[in-house]
Amino acid sequence: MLPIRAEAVSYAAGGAAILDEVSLTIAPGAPMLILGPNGAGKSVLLRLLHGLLRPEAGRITPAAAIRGAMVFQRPVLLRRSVLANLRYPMALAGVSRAERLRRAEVALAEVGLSALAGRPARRLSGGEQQRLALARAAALEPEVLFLDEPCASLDPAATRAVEEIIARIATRGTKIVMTTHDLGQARRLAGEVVFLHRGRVVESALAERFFAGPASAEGAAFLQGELLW
Ligand SMILES: Nc1ncnc2c1ncn2[C@@H]1O[C@H](COP(=O)(O)OP(=O)(O)OP(=O)(O)O)[C@@H](O)[C@H]1O
Repeated sequence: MLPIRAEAVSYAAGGAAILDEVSLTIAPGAPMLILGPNGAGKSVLLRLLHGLLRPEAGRITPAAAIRGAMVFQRPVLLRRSVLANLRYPMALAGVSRAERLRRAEVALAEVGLSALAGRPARRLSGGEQQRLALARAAALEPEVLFLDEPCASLDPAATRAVEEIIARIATRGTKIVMTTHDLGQARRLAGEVVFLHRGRVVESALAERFFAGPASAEGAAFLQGELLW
């Protein structure tokens, strides 16, 4: 699946341009953080890269229907047990029964939910639900995992727990591509940064370089908290 290449990808909705000739390459390595002010087009870009939306112009390769796995800001869980939520997508993906059991057990332990395996998933707390959503995606052992503001509705402790899980998934070789509004979180997790502003990629850089001093005026203003949209 990797590298995934977006070449001059444009997208519009309701007559308004949302993404304008966006090009980027997702290659194996440390997490890619897509940053930018509200409305920059981050979520739309993530959905295009995953395959939930089709570009109106330009192309994304490989041309699979769906690329990798995705976790949303609010997890979409089945009205079933924690364990059933974990196993179901693996069954759809054709993972054998024995392997499903093994991976589910490992995944639950990794996100600290082993004791809650039999609970109805929708009764978990917000933080637990997001940990379950991550475990469910990771159990598919995707080459690339897209995360759209996975900590947006979590408190600081739950956020840290989710960050640790993301970092662990990344060290196992899954490429993380994620959006966040939390610059502290971006600094902690990012290997590379794609900075989006009004539907365009303004900068694409190693995280260290971007945070030490963005090359663009927009990037600098964004880090100062002075770029509102
Ligand atoms: N289906 C749609 N129809 C019309 N406009 C849309 C649609 N989806 C997104 N937009 C618009 O496209 C722009 C980019 O939206 P997107 O959600 O990708 O931004 P974002 O960078 O993720 O923003 P935020 O940081 O606020 O989540 C916004 O102006 C939004 O209103």
